[in-house]
Amino acid sequence: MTGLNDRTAQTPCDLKGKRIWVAGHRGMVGSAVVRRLERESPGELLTVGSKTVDLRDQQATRAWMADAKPELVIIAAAKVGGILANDRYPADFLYDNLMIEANIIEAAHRTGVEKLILLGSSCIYPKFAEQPIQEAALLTGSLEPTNEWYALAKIAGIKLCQAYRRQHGCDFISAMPTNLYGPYDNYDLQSSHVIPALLRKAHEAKMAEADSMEIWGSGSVLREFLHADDCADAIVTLLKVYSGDEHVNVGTGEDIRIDALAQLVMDVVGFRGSLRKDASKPDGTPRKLLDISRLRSLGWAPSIDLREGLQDAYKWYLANSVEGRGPNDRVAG
Ligand SMILES: NC(=O)C1=CN([C@@H]2O[C@H](COP(=O)(O)OP(=O)(O)OC[C@H]3O[C@@H](n4cnc5c(N)ncnc54)[C@H](OP(=O)(O)O)[C@@H]3O)[C@@H](O)[C@H]2O)C=CC1
Ligand SMILES: C[C@H]1O[C@H](OP(=O)(O)OP(=O)(O)OC[C@H]2O[C@@H](n3cnc4c(=O)[nH]c(N)nc43)[C@H](O)[C@@H]2O)[C@@H](O)[C@@H](O)C1=O
Repeated sequence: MTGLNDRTAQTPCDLKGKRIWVAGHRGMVGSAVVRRLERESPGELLTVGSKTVDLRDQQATRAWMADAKPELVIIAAAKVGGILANDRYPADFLYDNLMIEANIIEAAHRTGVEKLILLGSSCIYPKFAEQPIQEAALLTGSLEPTNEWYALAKIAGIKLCQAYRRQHGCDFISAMPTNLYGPYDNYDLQSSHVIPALLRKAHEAKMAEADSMEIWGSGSVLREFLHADDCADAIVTLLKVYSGDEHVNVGTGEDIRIDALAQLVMDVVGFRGSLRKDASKPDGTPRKLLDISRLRSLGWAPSIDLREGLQDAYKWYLANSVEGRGPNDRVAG
């Protein structure tokens, strides 16, 4: 059993033959984890849609887990959105995420789940954390106001995993991914993150032979981006080799200015226009580059570079968008 203070404890966990539940399997990260797990020849990959089990419903979640009896759980189910959605729907981002994680973690304890991994997010670190951000920076400063609601829910989830490890000896761990992108991302322009938004806007500007496309904010803030397939690989690595009470950062260790990202997206899409900036939209935190040395010490490294990843995401968008509208447009809130 890993001690509470053993922060880099490594307890090997063999995924072969196991009953593994990917909560949120239809989402960008969940679908990437399903694709990655298929290489591990699990016993059974368990999935259930939100229309069948609303994970905010404690009884429905408990009943499903008691019946399904997963041995391993990846929590990739959450209320997720970009900076504007987080700012506009604080109650949804705080309540939904608190309920989903609390219901799954408690039910996992009740049903004797062997190992569980929760996903935090780099945006839950303090707004002005020292860069690159180390895991120990969590809770050392004030949060970014645009997503403090989501951040508080995610911090509570990480603390829940630590509490169940401390009180019940549960092997529940947490990963802290940076900004992610890839297939099955959300392309709704009001609720999405920056990469799907820019891919869609550049594509639509190209189709319309427009002179320019718009980005939000100043474009001078920096963000780190990891492809969902790399994130899924890191999640599987942590499930296999890590059993510590502290979360582990998951990123690339490199970041880019948003205006430079926009130029890269325009190049990938083949849109030759100029950039307009909507200064009325929020920039959010100035920078949130993760220190991934702990994850690297566990033998993991990112493999998909940003240009290659953007080409992959754009290819998926083209194959899945209808009449120029983004696929799986989700109305926020
Ligand atoms: N996207 C990013 O940049 C980052 C994401 N993360 C984390 O990764 C995880 C997955 O994010 P991502 O894949 O981008 O999100 P998506 O929105 O793509 O997927 C979220 C999934 O959660 C499911 N879900 C949401 N609410 C409920 C509910 N009430 N009951 C059951 N299922 C529900 C959705 O189901 P349905 O499809 O039926 O709606 C969907 O499958 C989250 O924990 C997020 O915090 C961390 C860092 C960055
Ligand atoms: C992923 C993580 O981090 C999220 O925060 P964020 O990184 O600030 O999210 P974002 O991707 O929406 O914006 C990144 C930057 O990009 C700029 N920006 C330009 N033009 C568009 C644009 O068209 N859309 C969006 N969304 N942003 C744009 C935007 O103004 C901002 O400066 C949390 O909400 C939370 O979801 C979380 O978990």
